[in-house]
Order: sequence, then C-alpha cells, then structure tokens
Amino acid sequence: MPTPTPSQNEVIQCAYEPATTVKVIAGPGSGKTLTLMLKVRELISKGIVGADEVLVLSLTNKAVDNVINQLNSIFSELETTTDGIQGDVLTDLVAQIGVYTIHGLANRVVVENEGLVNIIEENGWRGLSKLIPANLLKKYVSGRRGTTLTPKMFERLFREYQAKGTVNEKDAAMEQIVTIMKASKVFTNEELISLATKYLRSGAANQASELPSMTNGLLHKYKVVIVDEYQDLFPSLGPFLSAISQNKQLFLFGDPHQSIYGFLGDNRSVIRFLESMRPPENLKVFHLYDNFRSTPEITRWANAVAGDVSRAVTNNNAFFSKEPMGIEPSLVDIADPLEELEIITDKICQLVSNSVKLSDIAVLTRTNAQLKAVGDHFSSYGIPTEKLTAQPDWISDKNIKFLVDLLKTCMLVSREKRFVEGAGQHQSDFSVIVTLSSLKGVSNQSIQTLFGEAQKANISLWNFISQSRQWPTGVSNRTRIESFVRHLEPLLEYLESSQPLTAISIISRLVTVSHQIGFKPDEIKNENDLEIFREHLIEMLGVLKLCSSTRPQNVSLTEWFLETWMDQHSSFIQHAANERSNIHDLGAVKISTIHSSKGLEFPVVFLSGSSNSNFPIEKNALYVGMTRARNLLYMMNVKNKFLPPPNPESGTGIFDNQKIWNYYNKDLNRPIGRQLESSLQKYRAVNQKFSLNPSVRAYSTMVRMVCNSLKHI
Ligand SMILES: Nc1ncnc2c1ncn2[C@@H]1O[C@H](COP(=O)(O)OP(=O)(O)OP(=O)(O)O)[C@@H](O)[C@H]1O
Repeated sequence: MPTPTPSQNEVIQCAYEPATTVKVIAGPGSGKTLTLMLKVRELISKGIVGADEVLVLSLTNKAVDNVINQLNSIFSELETTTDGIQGDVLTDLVAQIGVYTIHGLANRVVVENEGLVNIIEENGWRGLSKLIPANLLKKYVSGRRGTTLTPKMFERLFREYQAKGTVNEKDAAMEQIVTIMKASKVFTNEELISLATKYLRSGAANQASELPSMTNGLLHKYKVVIVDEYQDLFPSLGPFLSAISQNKQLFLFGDPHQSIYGFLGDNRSVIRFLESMRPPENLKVFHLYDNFRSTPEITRWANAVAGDVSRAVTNNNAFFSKEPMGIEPSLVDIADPLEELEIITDKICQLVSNSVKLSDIAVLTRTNAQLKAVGDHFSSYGIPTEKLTAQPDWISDKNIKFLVDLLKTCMLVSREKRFVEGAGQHQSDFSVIVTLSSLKGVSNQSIQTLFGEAQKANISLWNFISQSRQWPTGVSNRTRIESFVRHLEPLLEYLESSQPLTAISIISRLVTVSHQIGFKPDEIKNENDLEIFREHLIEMLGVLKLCSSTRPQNVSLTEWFLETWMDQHSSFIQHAANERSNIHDLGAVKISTIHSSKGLEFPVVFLSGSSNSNFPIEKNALYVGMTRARNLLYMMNVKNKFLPPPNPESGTGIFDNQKIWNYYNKDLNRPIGRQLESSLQKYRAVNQKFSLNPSVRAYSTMVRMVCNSLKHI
C-alpha cells in the first residue's frame, strides 16, 4: 500500500463535519482515486461513521466497478487496524458501503416509489417511430426521398414537437406516442433524474417509517456522500445531488481540466450550484499536487495544452514527481489516414521488440468511427486488441437488450393480468411495441393497425393480439404475430409459476423464445461475433445469479433483475473480463475513444487525431488523452496551437537504448535485464509473425487503398 503524501494526507485526515462541502482538485495521476479510497477507509476503520453511512457516486458502471475493486483491495490489505478490527471483518464492511452510478441510484428511488419504469434508448425510439403513419412520415422527413426515420431523428422530432407545447397543432400520431409514454412510464435519463429529485424532496416532509428504503436511506441514513469525477457532472444532476447531500458531508473529487462532457451542459454551473448550497465558510478546498503517472516530459506538454499557469505552480508544490525519462512525446502529421495506421502498426512492432508488451499500449481515438478503423486495421494483421468502453460491453449489446425487453414484456403482461387495468393504463404497450418491431417481417403498418384497434377496444395491445378472433384488415403478417403470442405464452406461464425460477432456465428460455418468434440478431455475422454474444450471455447470467442472492424477500427474481440490471456490479463480471483478456498470451493492444479512457493509465499511448478532420481536437479531450500516458506518448495528426511543431524524429533512437528501457521497466516494477536477442532481431521476428514484412505490407496497403477508393465511385 503506497504511503500517502502530505497533500493526500490532508484530505484523508480532514475532520468529519455534517453539512459541509469538501472539494478536492486533483490533477491527472495525483492519486485522486487512491486518496478517495483511503478517506473511506479512514472514516470507517476509525469508527467516525459506519460503513453503511458512506455513499460513493460515479457516473459510469466501469468507474463503480473500479471503486468496488479498489475498496476491496485496500480494505483486505489491512491486517489489523489501530482499533484491532480484523482485516476480513473490514472486507465484509466494504459490501455495506453504498457504491452506485448516479443514474442507477435515481432509478432505484423512482422504481421503489412508482414501480418499474422504462428508460428509453435507441430501440425504444425505433419502436415508437413505427407508429408514425407513412403519410405523416413524409411531413417529418420532407424533401428527402426514400429517407426513413432513424431512431435519433425521431427522438429529435418528438422533442421538438413536445417543446412547442400548446401552440402546436395537435398531431394524432405524436399524441398517441405521448399517451403510450405516459401509460407505460417511459422516461429519458434526464426525466428519471428529475423525478427522483421530486421523490426525495417530497419524502423529506414525511416520517422515516413512511418512506421506502432507498429514499429513506438517502434522506436519513447516509452521513458522507463522495462524488468521483465531479468535472463530468451536468446541470440536471445538481438538484438531485443537492437533495441527497442535505446535512451530510459532501466530497467532490475531480479535475476541471478533464471536463469533456461539455456537450451535456455547462459543468461549471452545476459546481457553482452545489457550492452555493452552503455558506462559504462551510466549503473547504484541497489540492493534490503530486504526479505519480506521467514523465515530466509528458506533463510539461500536457500543461502547455491546458494553458493553466496554476497547474505549473501546483506541480512545483509536488512532494513526488518522476525523474525525466530522456524522451520527448512524439508529434507527427500524416496526410493519409491509412498511412497513419501503418505508422502506428510499425511503431508498435518496434516497441514490442524492446521491453513493451502489447497490453502496455493504448491507441486512443476521437470518435467511434476512427476506433473501428483502428480495430479493423489491427485485426487485418492479426494483432490482438481489447476494446475499452465506459459501460460493460454486455450492457450495450443490442441482442442482450432485446432479451431484457422480452423479459420486461412478459413481466408487465402478467402483472396486467393480475391487476385490473385503469382506462388507458396499459403499461405493457410500450414493451410489446418495442419487441414486436424488432421481429423479422412485422411491418410498421401492421403495428399501427393493431395498436389503433386495441385503443378503440380500450384494451392493451397484448390483450388484443392474444384474444382477438377477428383480425383487422391491413395486418399483413398475421402468422408472425400469432407465433409471437403462441411462443410467449409458455414463457409467461413459466415466469408466473410458483416454483423457484433459476437464472440458467430464464436465460435459456429467453434465447429459445427469441429464436422461435423470429428475432433477427443484430451484428452476429461470423463465429467471432457469436463468441462475443455468448460471453455477453454468460455475463447476463452472472448478474441474474447475483440478483437471486441479493433480491429482497418480497420481490421476484425477474422483477429485481429488471429493476437493477443496469446497475449490478459483481466480482463475477470483473472475473469474466479478466478471463477474456488472458485469452491472448501476447496481451492485447487496448483501443478506446479518449472519452472511455478516462481515469485509466497506460505505459504507452498513441493519440490519433485524424487527418480527415480539420477541427482541432477539443482542448480538454486532448489533455485527458495525453495524461493517460505513463512513459511514451505518440500523437498523430493532433492539432493544438500550444503544442510545439511536429517532431517525427522523436523516439527514433529507442532500439537497444538500455537507459530508456531500464527506466521503463523500473517504472512498471519489472525486472531489469539485458535481452538475449537484439531488438532488431526481435523486430524482424515480430514483423514476420504479423505478416508485416515490407512486401506483404505494401501489397495489403495497396489492396486497401483500392478498396477505399472504390467505395467513392
Ligand atoms: N502516495 C502514493 N505513493 C505511490 N504511488 C501512488 C500514491 N498515490 C497514488 N499513487 C499511484 O499513482 C497512480 C495514479 O493514481 P490514481 O489512479 O489514483 O490517479 P488519479 O489521480 O485518479 O488520476 P486521473 O485523474 O487521471 O484519473 C496509481 O498507480 C497509484 O497507485
């Protein structure tokens, strides 16, 4: 366990005072995360507050997983504390600390106050857009022949329609969608947050005994609230955080220079809002000055980009900073994107011919499209890659989302069977529309007709399609819809049965039914895609299993899973991810967008700015990307007026440069020894392994260039 530095210690030791705010401004690599963990440990191990009185909030699931893992390791390292508490007892305490994503927490508050809700995402907008009749479609996509309404376009149009309010001429199809969203409790993430805030505010006036458990906990139990990466908060989160921080000590850890979600709203305004919540004397500000990550060469360049004089000063106050490595970051401009990728590939071969492992290297891009190009390029050479994302991959898998939608459809339908519906209150309609619209051969026209008829009869869409003897005209794919009903009914029966449900049988039934009803899986085109889907299913199974052990007594397994699946974290998931990364014994190059690389560090970083774009890379994004590097930084097509001119020669002398590689190995706690083969020999071998010898490369480059130019014909 590292010994805290003086500035870290100030934060760890600062007194617990209710109704105060402590802001910790911490540069990259200053040990912000470590300090946060040690602060939590200090509070609990000294008995200042109980483990179940500490709440740690992050914005992404990955950040939450990271907090849980680090807390586990920090607590398990404690053999005995000064109070004589055994380490294993402390480890159990970790499980009592509330660690959540802010959205996950808001979701729990809303769900316990008003039952299961739907958070609308791409598939939801796609489903709803199917209710827009063809003649109206023309109005919305006027002037663009053949254009279909994409989920994104539809979302924008719907928002515009809503924003016009009553001055708007009423549009029957849009009004129908407004009604479904209301009846099915469909919310955007923003709406979810403000609804949770409303419940917290109204709950504050109630007796603790009248409140559901999480709402009560947030209002009355927690004493310390810690927000990680405050620079990523956006304005709508302010009131929610304010509502849960009343009378508590609020810690805000972050770095304004790493604020890269400006497009979601002004971060400074939410920080001002949170600071103004209390009188100025109740706000303390601390700085962490050290830099344990980057070489002084990289830090100097990054600070120039940040353009912040105070940052240079704080670095001078550092108790710890690394020795110079003797190698400047490299800055290269290349006109052709393909050549850029070729140069990165060659550089990687040079690096792994020295002391670098493939898994030390990260290639960071500005956009997802660029990321895909990088991944495709490496895979064409057989170079293994591991894609980093801010959410665990299985959560964003569209096929998994379909299985979850299917499960939700069943749950809402069976709930409607048990409770008498109020007029127009068909909560299952949204899920049935979303699921039906993902099936092969079910046309928009059919969905519109069926839904229209169900409305006329004032019954739910499910009741209409499962009970109707007389099918309306205009439904072209009757057998498909009948098969949907026929196959869903046994699944409903299974889920409603009184026997205990098992995670494995839920998953296997969902997969079988999705196949039977004609679900067309997205993006499964080859063996590799299938393998990825299989891994995601295993992760979903892991979460279902976890839910069966954590679910409250009076809540069913499916219900508990549906309420919390986006927010379940387990060492199981982490374990599965580790297993995957061990598959390649060579290690894998990490590829990520700059946004998803937040909070991470890599010994070697390639930043790809793209020669295709004339827009200079956004300053804070560039700063975040640069400061992910511990030792070596390569910047390709990165434009920023504070950077020195391109220096393509930098780093060319790395072959067999023992001084550089001794520094590198020491920094990563690896043994320092002379290599048996020369780096040049290894370079030739690596080139051969990945078919990178010059003639093959020239040929493959040419083939790809021809393919690229063919695309434009
Ligand atoms: N006091 C210390 N002594 C030795 N190493 C430390 C100390 N504090 C932090 N470190 C190490 O420094 C590295 C960076 O720390 P950490 O991940 O906490 O950075 P961070 O401040 O959260 O960075 P970022 O803001 O970029 O996410 C880690 O490898 C951590 O173990």
